[in-house]
Amino acid sequence: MHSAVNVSGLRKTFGQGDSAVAVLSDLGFDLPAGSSLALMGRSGSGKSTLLNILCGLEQVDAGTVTLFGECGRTADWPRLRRERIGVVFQEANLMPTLSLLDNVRFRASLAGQPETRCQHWLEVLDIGELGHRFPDQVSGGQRQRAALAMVFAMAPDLILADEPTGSLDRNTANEVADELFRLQGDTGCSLILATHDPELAARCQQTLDLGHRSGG
Ligand SMILES: Nc1ncnc2c1ncn2[C@@H]1O[C@H](COP(=O)(O)OP(=O)(O)OP(=O)(O)O)[C@@H](O)[C@H]1O
Repeated sequence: MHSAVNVSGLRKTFGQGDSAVAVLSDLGFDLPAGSSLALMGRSGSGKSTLLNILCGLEQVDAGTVTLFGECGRTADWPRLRRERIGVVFQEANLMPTLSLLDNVRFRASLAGQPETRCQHWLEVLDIGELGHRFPDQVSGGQRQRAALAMVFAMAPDLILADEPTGSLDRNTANEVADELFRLQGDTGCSLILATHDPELAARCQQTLDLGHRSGG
């Protein structure tokens, strides 16, 4: 099976001299296309930093990052972020001035995907009747479902999720996680998920504990 993500010898330090913080050192892993990886580790171990590197928002000091066979040094990161990499954060990153349906349409159109399927994604995520509402008119769980609808409407090859259920109560978090893993399986995209929650991590096929690594 080919790789969605391959990372080798990755090193990342913030700051210089006495104030330098070595966050990631000699990090390597391979994520086969269609599979899932949980990033774990204590606060400050570099989970968000690694996700930022994997969507081209942070430079590395050494090592290689390869996404879908494209070398990170020469990759067209804006195009990858627009069309192939979907990102989900702890708080749903919806535009407050657009309805839920228009948020999904906007994300789909950026990725060149048909807007006609957007209502379908809201329905799949069980918020089909809320498309006309604005983000501040729905619950946190419903906003996070809308964030998932946005990501799946772009038909991504890779989803990067940073504590995607971290702001939700346990029941709602479980429901949103169920949707995320169900749709990831159905669509065959790859998933890298940063979490402090061992139950959520256990649902991924691989786990990488950054907190148990030297330099991490
Ligand atoms: N732009 C930056 N400049 C300097 N230091 C940074 C920067 N971004 C992150 N750091 C530091 O790098 C380390 C890793 O941060 P990161 O946010 O990746 O951790 P994390 O594992 O995601 O933490 P959490 O679980 O709390 O979200 C921390 O010590 C943080 O203070």
